[in-house]
Amino acid sequence: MSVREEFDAWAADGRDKGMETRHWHTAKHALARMPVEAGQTVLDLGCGSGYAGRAIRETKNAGTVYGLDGAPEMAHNAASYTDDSQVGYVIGDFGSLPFETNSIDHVWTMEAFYYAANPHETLEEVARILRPGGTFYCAVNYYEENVHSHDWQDNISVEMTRWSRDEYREAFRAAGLYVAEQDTIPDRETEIPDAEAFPTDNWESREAMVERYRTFGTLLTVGVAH
Ligand SMILES: C[S@@+](CC[C@H](N)C(=O)[O-])C[C@H]1O[C@@H](n2cnc3c(N)ncnc32)[C@H](O)[C@@H]1O
Repeated sequence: MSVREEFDAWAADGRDKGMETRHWHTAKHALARMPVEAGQTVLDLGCGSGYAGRAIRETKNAGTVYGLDGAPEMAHNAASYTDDSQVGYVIGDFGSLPFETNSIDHVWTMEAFYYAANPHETLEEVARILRPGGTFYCAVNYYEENVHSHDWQDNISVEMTRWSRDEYREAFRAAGLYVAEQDTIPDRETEIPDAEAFPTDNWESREAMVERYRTFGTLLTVGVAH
């Protein structure tokens, strides 16, 4: 199944909003760190419901915010959640970003980058469109050290790339981005039941669930264009 087919189906049954709710737990902390200045242009790659771009526009007074998504239904839903003329949604693929070289101040992506058919090519595209000094904030829950994410590929038809922390840094550098920061952001909001509730449908033990959310959380890698 293509990105379009897979994620159009997600958008049609409301999973864009479900993801927004879950991802916001850690995304908001990463978004708050982005050095976006008033008037700057920001791109959200794989925007889903588009919540991140709208938050950047509202909290940092960004000039123009674009959300790009390969699933037209996602972009359509995202557009329906705002009437801000400075926020626009674009249908496109991570392999070829429809933006001019040196035209974007900051790029954000949450739980989307690893769906790229060729993540190295996507990083080169990000490095191309960013202005020198521009940043790439790349947040993922699916990564090698997060052993609790390893079986996610079984439930989705789009091929996913599972890199380690080191592999993210190496790939950023190979694409011409400095690595300014790498960190894991714990999810302190997902509710974890008391021990007697385990095993649950999704978790063998309370320890595993605590590790997934409170210890591993979201891997954030920050690149800077030069
Ligand atoms: C798991 S969702 C995350 C959405 C949103 N960033 C969030 O935090 O809720 C991944 C999104 O990336 C988009 N996507 C996946 N692969 C893509 C590709 N190759 N090109 C463009 N968009 C893609 C999907 O359509 C989907 O909306």
